Amino acid sequence: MKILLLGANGQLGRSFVEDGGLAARGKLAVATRNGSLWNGGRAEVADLARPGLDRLLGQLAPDVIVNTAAYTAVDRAEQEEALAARVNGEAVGELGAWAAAHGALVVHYSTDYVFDGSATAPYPVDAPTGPLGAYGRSKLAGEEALRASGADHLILRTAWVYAPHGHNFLRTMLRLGAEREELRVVADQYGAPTSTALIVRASLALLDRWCDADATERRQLQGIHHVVASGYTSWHGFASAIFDEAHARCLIGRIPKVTPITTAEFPTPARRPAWSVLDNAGLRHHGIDLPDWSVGLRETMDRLAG
Ligand SMILES: NC(=O)C1=CN([C@@H]2O[C@H](COP(=O)(O)OP(=O)(O)OC[C@H]3O[C@@H](n4cnc5c(N)ncnc54)[C@H](OP(=O)(O)O)[C@@H]3O)[C@@H](O)[C@H]2O)C=CC1
Ligand SMILES: Cc1cn([C@H]2C[C@H](O)[C@@H](COP(=O)(O)OP(=O)(O)O[C@H]3O[C@@H](C)C(=O)[C@@H](O)[C@H]3O)O2)c(=O)[nH]c1=O
Repeated sequence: MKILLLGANGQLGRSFVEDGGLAARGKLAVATRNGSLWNGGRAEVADLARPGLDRLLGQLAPDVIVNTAAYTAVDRAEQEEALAARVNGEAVGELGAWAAAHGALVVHYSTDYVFDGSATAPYPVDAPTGPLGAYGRSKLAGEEALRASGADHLILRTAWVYAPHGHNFLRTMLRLGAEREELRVVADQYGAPTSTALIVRASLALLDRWCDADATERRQLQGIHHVVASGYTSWHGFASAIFDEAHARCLIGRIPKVTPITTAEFPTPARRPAWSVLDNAGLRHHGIDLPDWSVGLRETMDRLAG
């Protein structure tokens, strides 16, 4: 099996490379926007903002495309919606078109921000979408383009993603906590912080199910899955837990004051959903049980401490 991983320098892409599970399952090619890897290694060049993806796909002829590349700057997307739409929407349609023509599977990631956040119970996979901002609209366009392409696909919606590396809320909190006595963090947006380690494990398990499945089973697997940790908290709850866990491992000398505030007290260019909790129960039917969000946080803190 030939596998192409797109976006290998991102949080999730890097976790896939470090995990080694894709390379263990086939001949792995990794691609980044500029052809270099965070560790100094070389990669294929795949810039999703530009045309020409077909040429690379034709050269590599992957059986599986794992697309972790995305425009993820939620606030900046409000000013750069065309670019976000190109990378997260149109380019995903192009991947799908190539995959449909060549019998390849596309494993693609999407987000809780496709929902408007007005629900009060976890969103099932078929709940009506209604993105509040440009990033969410662009990710929804990617989901729709991939589904319309006719390619075999797994769309894995996740949320509040963090890792020991990369750009994420956990690392932002640790940086700001070292600089300030007090942090003010919104306590009225709820979601499930999800580690890249969890997403990698669940993705590989789904890929294994796909490879072992017959045509009927593949029809049941195909579509949208919610790959998020179980349980939920607010950004304030997540920040408080980050500092507690970091302090318990002596990663920080003191715990800053973490003051709960409302969304209105922390104005941002993009509106974010108040309720971002995704129902992940469907994955249990495929033998995949996702642990509470606090488990992933402790694992990640252990890695940072190690
Ligand atoms: N981060 C989160 O909280 C969440 C993420 N998701 C989704 O999960 C997936 C993985 O996200 P995550 O790893 O966190 O994202 P990151 O922002 O960490 O990584 C995204 C990667 O995509 C690359 N990229 C951006 N633009 C292009 C482009 N034009 N061509 C090629 N590559 C590009 C970036 O490249 P470069 O390194 O050069 O900038 C970066 O390496 C995405 O689909 C995202 O939408 C879903 C829910 C939550
Ligand atoms: C830095 C900071 C943020 N916040 C708030 C702002 C916002 O409501 C919330 C999270 O802020 P961030 O900008 O870090 O996170 P954000 O970029 O909104 O994170 C999102 O990224 C995209 C890619 C996704 O797909 C989503 O699932 C989600 O993870 O925390 C505070 O309240 N205080 C602070 O000091």
